[in-house]
Amino acid sequence: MFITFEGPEGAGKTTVLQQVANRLREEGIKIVVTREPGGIHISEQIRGIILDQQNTMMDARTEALLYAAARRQHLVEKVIPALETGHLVLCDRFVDSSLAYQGHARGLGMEEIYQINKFAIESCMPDMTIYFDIHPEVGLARIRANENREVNRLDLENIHFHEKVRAGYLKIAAAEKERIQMIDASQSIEDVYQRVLHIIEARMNR
Ligand SMILES: Nc1ncnc2c1ncn2[C@@H]1O[C@H](COP(=O)(O)OP(=O)(O)OP(=O)(O)O)[C@@H](O)[C@H]1O
Ligand SMILES: Cc1cn([C@H]2C[C@H](O)[C@@H](COP(=O)(O)O)O2)c(=O)[nH]c1=O
Repeated sequence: MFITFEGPEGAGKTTVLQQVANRLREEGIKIVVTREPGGIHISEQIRGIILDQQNTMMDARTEALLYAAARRQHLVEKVIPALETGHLVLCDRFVDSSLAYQGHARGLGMEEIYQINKFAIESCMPDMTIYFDIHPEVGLARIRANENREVNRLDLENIHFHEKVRAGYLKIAAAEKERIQMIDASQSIEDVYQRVLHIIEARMNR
């Protein structure tokens, strides 16, 4: 199974993904944990370019294409081989991030972004997506409070951009109720973790 974790900045995806992975590993499940953009050498290099704070001149379409290129390489080099060898793949962000950030918040159009990503992913969509819903000001405050987190180029966008990101996610979640499970990410880490674990275990036992 291919499960993706999505949401605005500071929603808690990375923290909870690690906790869930540790727990499922203890149960003997073969797991690959990965992230976008990144997860493998080429895509981590592309990540460096996209998120470099100094790249202030980056065009929105260039940004969208770089995310799609990183996604393609990560998919063929890591995600698909892991799925073919029976692993559960837990991925921090995937194509919904491009729809919400580049499609909706940057204003490039969700359908347009879906079309370039269709070329990148062919038909490989997640079996399930956990969407961590959070007000952007809460998520951004969490990030600011975390001294260990490197601030990237997207973090520096203004609050209106991040509000549009959330609005984009809510549109996708409303349109894809079967695939996307929405959770209230403003709860405590423990409550969010328990909820996500329950959703994933229920899906695996289906
Ligand atoms: N439910 C929560 N309540 C309070 N703090 C939280 C919660 N979840 C995560 N945090 C804290 O918020 C910060 C961001 O969490 P995390 O890196 O998991 O978010 P993220 O969704 O992966 O963010 P990003 O996509 O911006 O990297 C961390 O310092 C983490 O400890
Ligand atoms: C995959 C993807 C990501 N983004 C944005 C979202 C974040 O601002 C960064 C990634 O940083 P994180 O700490 O790993 O969350 O990139 C995007 O705009 N479009 C995408 O497709």
